[in-house]
Amino acid sequence: MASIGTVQNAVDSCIILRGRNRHRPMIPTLAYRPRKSFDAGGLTNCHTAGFSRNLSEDNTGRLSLCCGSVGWRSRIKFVQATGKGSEEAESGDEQDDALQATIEKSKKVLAMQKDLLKQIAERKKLVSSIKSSIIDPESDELPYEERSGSFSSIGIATAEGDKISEDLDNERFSTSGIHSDSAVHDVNENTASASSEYSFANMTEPGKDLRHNDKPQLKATISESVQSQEVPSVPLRSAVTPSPEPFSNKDSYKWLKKATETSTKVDSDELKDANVGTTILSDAPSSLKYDKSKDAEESNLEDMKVKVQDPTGEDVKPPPLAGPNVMNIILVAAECAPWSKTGGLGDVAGALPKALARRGHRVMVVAPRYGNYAEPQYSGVRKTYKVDGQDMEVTYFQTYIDGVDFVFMDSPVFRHRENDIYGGNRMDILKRMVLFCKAAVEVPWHVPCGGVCYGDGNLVFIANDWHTALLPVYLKAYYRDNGLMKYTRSILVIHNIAHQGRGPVDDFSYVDLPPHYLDLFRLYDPVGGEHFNIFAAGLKTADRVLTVSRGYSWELKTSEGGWGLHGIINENEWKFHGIVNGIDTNDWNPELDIYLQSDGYVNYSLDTLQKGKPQCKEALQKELGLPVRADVPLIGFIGRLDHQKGVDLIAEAVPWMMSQDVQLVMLGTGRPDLEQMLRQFEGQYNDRVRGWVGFSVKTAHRITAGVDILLMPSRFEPCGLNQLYAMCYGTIPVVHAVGGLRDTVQPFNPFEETGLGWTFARAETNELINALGNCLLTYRQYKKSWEGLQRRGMTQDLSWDNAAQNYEEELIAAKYQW
Ligand SMILES: Nc1ncnc2c1ncn2[C@@H]1O[C@H](COP(=O)(O)OP(=O)(O)O[C@H]2O[C@H](CO)[C@@H](O)[C@H](O)[C@H]2O)[C@@H](O)[C@H]1O
Repeated sequence: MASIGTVQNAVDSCIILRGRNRHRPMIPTLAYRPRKSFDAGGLTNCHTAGFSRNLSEDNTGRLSLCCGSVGWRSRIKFVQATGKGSEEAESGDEQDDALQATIEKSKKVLAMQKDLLKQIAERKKLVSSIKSSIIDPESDELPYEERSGSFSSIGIATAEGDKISEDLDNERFSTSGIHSDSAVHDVNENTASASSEYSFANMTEPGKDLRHNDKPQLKATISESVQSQEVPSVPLRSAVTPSPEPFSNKDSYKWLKKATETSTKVDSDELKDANVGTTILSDAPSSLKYDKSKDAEESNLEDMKVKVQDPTGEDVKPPPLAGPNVMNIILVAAECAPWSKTGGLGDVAGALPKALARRGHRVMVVAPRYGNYAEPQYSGVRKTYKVDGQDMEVTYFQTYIDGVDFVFMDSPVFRHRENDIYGGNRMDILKRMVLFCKAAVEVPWHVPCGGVCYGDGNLVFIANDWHTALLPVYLKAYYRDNGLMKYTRSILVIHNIAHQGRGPVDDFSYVDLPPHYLDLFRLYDPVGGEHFNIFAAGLKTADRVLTVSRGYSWELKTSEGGWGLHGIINENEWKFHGIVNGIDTNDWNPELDIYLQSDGYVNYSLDTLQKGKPQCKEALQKELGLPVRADVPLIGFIGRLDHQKGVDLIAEAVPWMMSQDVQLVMLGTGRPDLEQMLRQFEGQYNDRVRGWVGFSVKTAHRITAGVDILLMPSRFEPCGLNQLYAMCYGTIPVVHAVGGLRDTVQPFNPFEETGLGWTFARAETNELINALGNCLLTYRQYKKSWEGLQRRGMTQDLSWDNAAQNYEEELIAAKYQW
């Protein structure tokens, strides 16, 4: 549908003009003006986020994403080409009308397109279920679902798969569809000089596989880009064939290849002639052949065939959900599940990137390599960085899973730290993080993923917590201040402000920065006095700052919640927002949970909740050696044993709990005194309490499934993931209404039968007891209400997909911010 790209540009341009006529005198000013000034002028809602939101409410979600889609250069060009400042402002109203009509028209087209995508999604589900129902059990082929994953993974795989097949066919890569159109447009419009360097056709000869890519050529491309500082707008992985070589782990590559092959057929056939069902099935392996004698199914297919007809009558390839705003994203974190995890940060680093990739972005995660991980393979890249005057070598390992490039940085300072990620003395940790951040900021230049480095085109880093807060600072000091990586942006996410990377001011000498950077780090507060604060420097330097819930974003601005950084956060409020975390709905899903497939545990869904969950409860009681009783309320706690999590409040409530005929299981590690306390409770109330001191992902999953109630009396909780996991498993949370807990657990209202759990206003033992008392009463006496709570919890959409869309808005805002 070649017209979409054009219409989209018109829409975009039109929106810009309208925005300008109403709010700003000149577009170039819009593009270059710092975000802060907009906000100070009260115009935040008119631009970036404002446009997006307004349009979204207008049922033009896709349109809203397109608003910022055309590079700022083309915006400027548009203005230059279509009018000269004030003249155009005079005829603005007339143009408004004409352009408004164009918007309306394009909205319709986009709505049709959206509808089409929905139909295709339904179609894929149907085909998938038919195939799985007729799969040959003898075949060693993977089941269809296993190969293609969820619909979203089909989407991702398909984009890659198309290119694999094209490459194998020795055909010249030709972009098609909306995404490609806009990508090409971006190249032409925005990167005239760089376009030849970044278009696939020029990077490889026709038919030449990128896995044999000529390294000098690539190097030249990169260095030219550094010199020219042009923005290559085409996301490279989406424009090139991924090389299988990084996947020398045969299984994952085999899986990916199977997925891409299968889904390639699905997608291309669907979109070529809408003759979906027949084509897919005739191309499918014989084990997947559809039995045409099944009349009902056939008529279904016929139905669907009609439905997926392209409303515009043109060939359409679904665009990425991100539209033309597809970016190169590198999330950098000190931990990443499942390889390394001490808490929620690991979960986020493992899951958010996949959701961003599902939206069509090219996404990489960079994390230290603490152990000998199975999947990532040595990339052959070695680099040396100076830390505290010493040369330190790093090498990189990588793998590609679920659309994401996972890059692990290996160095003796990280090795064998998997059980002690943040261990060692202050200087050890500081040096590790200096090395990590210095090297991570250069990963897009040095580590080819799928054969091609990310480079700095449309690049944004997402740093997380103080451990990687040096990254935005290095990006600025080493590169942007020197005219390099000018268009690269950084976002810093606050998962927990309590840890800031504090030290004496002298620590500045270790971070290897120009002297004038000291002011960014220097902080005075009544508790720490004058000190060196890494989080402070990151917050000031990052282009955007996010935190993991709205409630916490509010708390961070207060002296109680900001832990000394509230002043800086308030000063930077214009670039600061809260986005509630999602959860990985593959890992944390009672229907799929791999830890519920043995030892008496079972997978269950909403439909089988009343049978499956009691079975898991029984299995948990057996596994822990507690009396097996279906009627006794089983209460759980999972988390770090520290002041934040309010474990001491539970401890104070234990005597009362023991008078209530309940069972209690607590899993955690942390402060030795609290670990000791867990052991002590188990000894004291051996028939009712289990205190599991240790870190066990399997046990965490089983507790989440087996208990009836989950306690989270956290003193502060930026988001909290356990309450989200609990709700997905039909487990009712009892939480202190703070931060993300308040955002995500609406209190139960017995009169209206609404809400998701019990909350209490102050982190005090009597409040916890009161809330838990009401919860127990409902559990025992109001079964219907209890089931309602479970049902509402389980039917929420807590996936990362919503959050990823919000992240995307921030990435785009950062991209256009100076
Ligand atoms: N002993 C143990 N064994 C096995 N698994 C264990 C465990 N102890 C904890 N976990 C797991 O670690 C994760 C903890 O997640 P949280 O969001 O509660 O924690 P955390 O405070 O670390 O994270 C910070 O970052 C996250 C992510 O942004 C925010 O949600 C949160 O509020 C903020 O404090 C969960 O997956 C939990 O199951």
